Amino acid sequence: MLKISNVTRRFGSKVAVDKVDIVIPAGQMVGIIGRSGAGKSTLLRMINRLIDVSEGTIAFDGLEVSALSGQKLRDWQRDCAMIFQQFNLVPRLDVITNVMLGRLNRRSTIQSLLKIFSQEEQLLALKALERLDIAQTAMQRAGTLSGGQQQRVAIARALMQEPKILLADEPIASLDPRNAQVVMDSLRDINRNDGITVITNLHTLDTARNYCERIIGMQGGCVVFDGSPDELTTDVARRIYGADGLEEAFSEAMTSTSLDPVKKARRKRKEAADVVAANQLGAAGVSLPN
Ligand SMILES: Nc1ncnc2c1ncn2[C@@H]1O[C@H](COP(=O)(O)OP(=O)(O)OP(=O)(O)O)[C@@H](O)[C@H]1O
Repeated sequence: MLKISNVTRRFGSKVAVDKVDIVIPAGQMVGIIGRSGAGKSTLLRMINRLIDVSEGTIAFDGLEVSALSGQKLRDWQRDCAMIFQQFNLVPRLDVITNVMLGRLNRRSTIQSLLKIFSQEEQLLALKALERLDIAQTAMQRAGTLSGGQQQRVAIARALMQEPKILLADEPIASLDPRNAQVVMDSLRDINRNDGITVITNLHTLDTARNYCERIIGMQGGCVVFDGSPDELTTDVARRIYGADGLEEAFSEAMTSTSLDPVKKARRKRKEAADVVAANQLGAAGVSLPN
């Protein structure tokens, strides 16, 4: 069980997340929705400790993760895998090596630096790729794959961590509708078949409705809705997105490339932060050049 208690995050005078209280039981598939800037990414980043909380606590099965440091923090980041909008693979490395990088948190620094993987790890990586139906790409350079395939590789890499919880920060925002569906199907399959808790930020409402048993709506850093897809009426959607945001909320065609210039600028800053975050997480302190 993940327990987020009275959590606030400030950036200077800006309150990005404001006194959030949520309990997520093991095995739930949760969608977090809201307009750009609502605080969704900040919340996910605090859960896996890419950033610290300003106030409040986050606990997982009784362990206060918001207070961890050193090896215990790295252990938590292994148990709490994260995937990003921009996939964050190492493009010049082949797919199977990218997937095996998901084991870095379980290895010594020397093994990691030399990228020496056991036969067992190679088999595990192949199994993960098979499961995501992309085993045929194992020897290709990751940078040559389509966006949808790259996101599936990123999910396979997350599975190599054998996580207890999987966070996904707008995993389909850069994908076309067909690939978006394949990626969301994969997340649902992992949730249902492996019992892994999945918490995903989503831009569009219908995707959240179709895939998530519980939807959390954020607005201005606060949770303004927490309920089932059935309870998410148009009135509630208006509260989350504002009257002028409803079209964006319902548009499945909306991707980061169709956002207005201000949102695009924010997105760019976020993508840069994602790359840093992925190195921080995946490599457990071992930075991998692209
Ligand atoms: N590193 C940072 N420094 C300063 N302000 C930040 C930082 N990260 C986020 N913010 C601000 O905090 C607020 C919440 O941002 P956040 O990225 O969590 O929103 P979001 O709901 O994930 O938006 P999006 O859908 O665009 O990703 C925004 O006003 C954002 O500009």
